[in-house]
Amino acid sequence: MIDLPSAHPLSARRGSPLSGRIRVPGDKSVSHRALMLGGLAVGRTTITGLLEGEDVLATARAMALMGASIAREDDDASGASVWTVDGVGVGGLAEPAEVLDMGNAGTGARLLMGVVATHPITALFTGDASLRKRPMGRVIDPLSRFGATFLARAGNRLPLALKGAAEPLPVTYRVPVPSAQVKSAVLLAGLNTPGETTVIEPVATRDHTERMLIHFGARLVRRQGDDGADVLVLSGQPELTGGPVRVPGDPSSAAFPLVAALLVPESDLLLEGVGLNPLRTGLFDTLREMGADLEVLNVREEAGEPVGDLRARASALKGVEVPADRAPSMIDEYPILAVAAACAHGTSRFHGLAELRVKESDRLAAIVRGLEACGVEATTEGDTLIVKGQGEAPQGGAVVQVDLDHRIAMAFLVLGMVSVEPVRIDDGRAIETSFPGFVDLMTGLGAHLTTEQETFA
Ligand SMILES: O=C(O)C1=C[C@@H](OP(=O)(O)O)[C@@H](O)[C@H](O)C1
Ligand SMILES: C=C(OP(=O)(O)O)C(=O)O
Repeated sequence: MIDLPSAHPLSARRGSPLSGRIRVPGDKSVSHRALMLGGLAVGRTTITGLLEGEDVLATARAMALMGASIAREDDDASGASVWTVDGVGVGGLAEPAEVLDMGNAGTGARLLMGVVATHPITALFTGDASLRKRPMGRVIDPLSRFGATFLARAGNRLPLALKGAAEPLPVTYRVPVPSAQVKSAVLLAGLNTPGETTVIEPVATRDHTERMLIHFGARLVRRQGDDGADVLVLSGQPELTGGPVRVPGDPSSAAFPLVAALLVPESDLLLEGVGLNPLRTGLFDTLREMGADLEVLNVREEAGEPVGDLRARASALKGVEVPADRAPSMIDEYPILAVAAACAHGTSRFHGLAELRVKESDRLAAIVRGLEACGVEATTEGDTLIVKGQGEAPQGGAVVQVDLDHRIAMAFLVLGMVSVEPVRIDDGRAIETSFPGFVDLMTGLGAHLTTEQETFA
C-alpha cells in the first residue's frame, strides 16, 4: 500500500439495517505464521483461507525472497483462497538479495526477524512510515542473545540490518511486555538453534505460534512456572513437515461488522467461521457484559484452532469496566470497542492500555481525538481510556485522521454508520492491510459507505 499515489478518503453515513450472512477474511496472525512455518517446513503446505491483505502479502514476498516457493492456486469450492508453500527446511533460508519491505506489518517484521536471527544470512528490513516509527528494541534485545547482530536507526527503528547468528546459542527469555510478537520472535529463533529455547510468559497472549509449531511437528512443551507464569520449552532444529492449514476467519476483523450490527437498529447478522481462540475473544465477552445480543453457534475445531459462527442483533448497550488483564485477549479491538462504548448508556473504563501507544498509530490518542471530534467525551488517565457513552447516536460530522492505521479507519467508519451526521476518514488505504473488501462487504450488508465528498455534511 505504500506505493499507492494519493490518499483515498471515505465517508460513512446512516444506511439500512445490516443483515445477512458473511465470512470475514482469514486471520492475519495465523496467516503470517502459516507462510513462515510453511516456508521452513519440508514438503508442501497448502493454506486455505489465507488472508490476502497487504501485511500478509509482504510476508509472502519476504519468504519467497529467502527461497520458499509460494504460489496462489485457484479458490476452493467455498470461494476461500488456496496458497501452496514449498519449504526450504529449518536452517535452509537463503540470503535475500533485496530489502525485505514489511509494509505496515509489525507482526510480519518482528516474527521474520526471529526467523532470520538464527540463519547465517544478512537481511535488510524496512516498512512504511508507520512501521518505521514502531519500537524494534523489544525483539532486538532477545534476538541478540542468540548471537544475531543488528544495525538499526536511532531508537531501534527500521530500516535495520540483521546479521543472523552462524552458531546460535539457546536462550531463556522472560517476556517483559505482554506481546505475542516478542514471544513468537524468540520461539521462531529457537527453531534453528541447537538445544532448548525457553520463553517465560507472565501474561498469556495469543498462542497461534505454539499451536502451529505443534501442528507442523515441532516439540514444544508448556508448563506452569513457580510464579504462575507460562513456561514454553522448544526443542531446536526439528524437521517441520508441510501439510494442510485452514485459516479461520479473523475475530479482529469480524469485530467491525459485528459491532456495526449491534449499533445499527434492527440489524441481524451471522458471521460464519470466525476464529474463537480463547486468547482472542475478550471483545466478545466484553460486548456481552455490555448487554449485546451475541450468540456463538456451531463451535468446532479446524487445524488446531477453535472456530464458530457468531450471530449479532441490534442491542441497547451499557457502559462497562474492562480490567487490564483482559487487554491481551482483545488488544486490537479497543478502537471498535470505544465506538461501541460511545453509543452505550453510561461511562466505560478500559484499563491497562499502554501497548496501544505503539501500534500502527498511537491508538489511545487517535481514539480520544476521533471521538471528541464526533462529539463524544473521551479521555485517558494514565493507561486507562474513559469513554462517556451518549446513550444515543453520537453527533459525528467530523473528518478523522487515520495515520496509516487500519483499525482506526474501520472503527470510525462504523461510527459514521450510526452517528447523526456522516463521518469521513482522510485515507482508507490502510484497510487493505487486514480487511481487503471491507467497503464492498459492508455496503452489501446495507451500510452506506462512499468516496464521494458531497455526502459529508
Ligand atoms: O502476534 C500477533 O500476530 C499479534 C500480536 C499483537 O501485537 P503485540 O505482540 O505487539 O501485542 C497484535 O496487536 C497484532 O495485531 C498481532
Ligand atoms: C497491531 C496490529 O498489527 P501489527 O502489529 O502486525 O502491525 C493490528 O493489526 O492491529
